[in-house]
Amino acid sequence: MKPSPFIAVEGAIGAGKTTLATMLAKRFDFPLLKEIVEENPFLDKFYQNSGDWSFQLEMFFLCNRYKQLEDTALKFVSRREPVVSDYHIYKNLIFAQRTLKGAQLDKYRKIYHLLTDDLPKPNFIVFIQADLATLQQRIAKRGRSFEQDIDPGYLEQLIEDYETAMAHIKANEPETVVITVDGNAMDFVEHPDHFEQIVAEIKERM
Ligand SMILES: Nc1ncnc2c1ncn2[C@@H]1O[C@H](COP(=O)(O)OP(=O)(O)OP(=O)(O)O)[C@@H](O)[C@H]1O
Ligand SMILES: Nc1nc(=O)c2ncn([C@H]3C[C@H](O)[C@@H](CO)O3)c2[nH]1
Repeated sequence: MKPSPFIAVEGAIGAGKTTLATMLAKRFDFPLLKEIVEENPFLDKFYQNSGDWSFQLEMFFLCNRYKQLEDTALKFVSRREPVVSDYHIYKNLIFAQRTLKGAQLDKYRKIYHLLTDDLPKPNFIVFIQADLATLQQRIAKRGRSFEQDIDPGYLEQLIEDYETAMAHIKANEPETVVITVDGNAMDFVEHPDHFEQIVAEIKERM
């Protein structure tokens, strides 16, 4: 029997993960697991001074996602029920490897593996690939005040880090289906046919 779809939508900051995950959950009538951003007490501090706040921020994201995914495992995955999420747990490492260094990164990695190694992992990843200009336009369009001065260098590094991470997943997890969406050309918000192309590709691989 095929496993139930556990679909994670991924991509760099502002790529359109929450938007696409919400549309997919509605279209397939699957429950949606959504990251809560507004209640994060460290995010605006991190964007003002990343050096002082990165460890607290990464640990906060990790603990929240761990708890959310533990609940998801019990409620859906263990009951063979499908679910769509607007993140993959692996994103914690993608960001932490960029924002932490030395002993803090070593400690973080140990805690990450301790908390997440036995969590169920998505069997589908929809990866929205978008370039710097697209990310900047979307971040501006969404208008969260604390994100308006994000260093373009940081976004560029994350774009690269995501490419490396997806290549790593493809090479090491052949059972995970990775569907790459061209987020610059595919406007699934304005063009229903673009959205239908993504839906068709997921259905074909389900
Ligand atoms: N394909 C698209 N075409 C045009 N606008 C889009 C598209 N996808 C998302 N947007 C818009 O871009 C903004 C960012 O989208 P969204 O919040 O879904 O990104 P995200 O990847 O979840 O962001 P974050 O990394 O911060 O969690 C929103 O204003 C959304 O309406
Ligand atoms: N440093 C860091 N680590 C993470 O794990 C992480 N996940 C998301 N984000 C940032 C991107 C958006 O601004 C905002 C909403 O996604 O939060 C993160 N930042």
